[in-house]
Amino acid sequence: MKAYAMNGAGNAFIVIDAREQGGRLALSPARVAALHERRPFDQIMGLESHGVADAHLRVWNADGGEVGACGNGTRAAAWLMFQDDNRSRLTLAAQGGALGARRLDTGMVEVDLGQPGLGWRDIPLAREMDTVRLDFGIDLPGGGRLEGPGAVSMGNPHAVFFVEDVAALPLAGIGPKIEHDPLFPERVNAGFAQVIDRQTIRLRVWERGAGLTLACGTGACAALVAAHRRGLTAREAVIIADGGVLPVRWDADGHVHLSGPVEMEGELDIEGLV
Ligand SMILES: N[C@@H](CCC[C@H](N)C(=O)O)C(=O)O
Repeated sequence: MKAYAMNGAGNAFIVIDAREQGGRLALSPARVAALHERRPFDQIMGLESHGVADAHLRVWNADGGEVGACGNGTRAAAWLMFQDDNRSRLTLAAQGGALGARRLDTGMVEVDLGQPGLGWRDIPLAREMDTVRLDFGIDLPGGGRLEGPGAVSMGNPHAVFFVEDVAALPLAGIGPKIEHDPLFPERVNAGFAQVIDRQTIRLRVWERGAGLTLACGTGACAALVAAHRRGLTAREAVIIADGGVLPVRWDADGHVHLSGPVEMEGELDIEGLV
């Protein structure tokens, strides 16, 4: 079994390629913690070989929880698969369904993350609410309040607040409170989006199970979808994260496409840990 340290716009991953072993990876929270001690990461991406797709894709957060989706990790895993495959398209089976990946001429990989879930049960929320603008807010430590985030499921739950100045927010203070609010029974990824113009969003995300990360792919998609639903942006924009720039497109057929940089940092020795 091979493992690699990779990142997608600074979003840090261990990608475990277990395709040759067959079967399913058994990663208990204790094993995830041991891997994190060996090499810190935001998510582990597991590539397995079973079923009909080119690979089966699984995602674990740094806190050990297995979750439904990871946009940047999907790009990183697909990038790895493209290294020994001449094709320009692959299909990955993830918890939420099949995801298409396409190798671009620029060397980047674009993934099709499917259609966003926009109903309150899709997020999920604890009670019925308009997901364009949730009836929910959070007090800021120094005074003031953030209110009315948009909610989007990209195979995982996101609440996106639109703010004036994303750099000024105390995310380590408010992120965990939003993540664990009872309105979100499966917890939530909290995004803070500053719309620069109709094609540009500056975004920071407090990720469920990983905390503040340098970039979040599904968060970038959720921010674009939430912004477009409010008439703030076009259907296509670049999302500027702390670790890099992520182009996102919400096509007329409802599918959301994410691309951006991927970096291979090197192979990892995980002997005895998995
Ligand atoms: N880094 C991610 C999202 C990873 C999962 C998320 N923290 C969750 O719990 O849903 C991305 O690039 O999408």
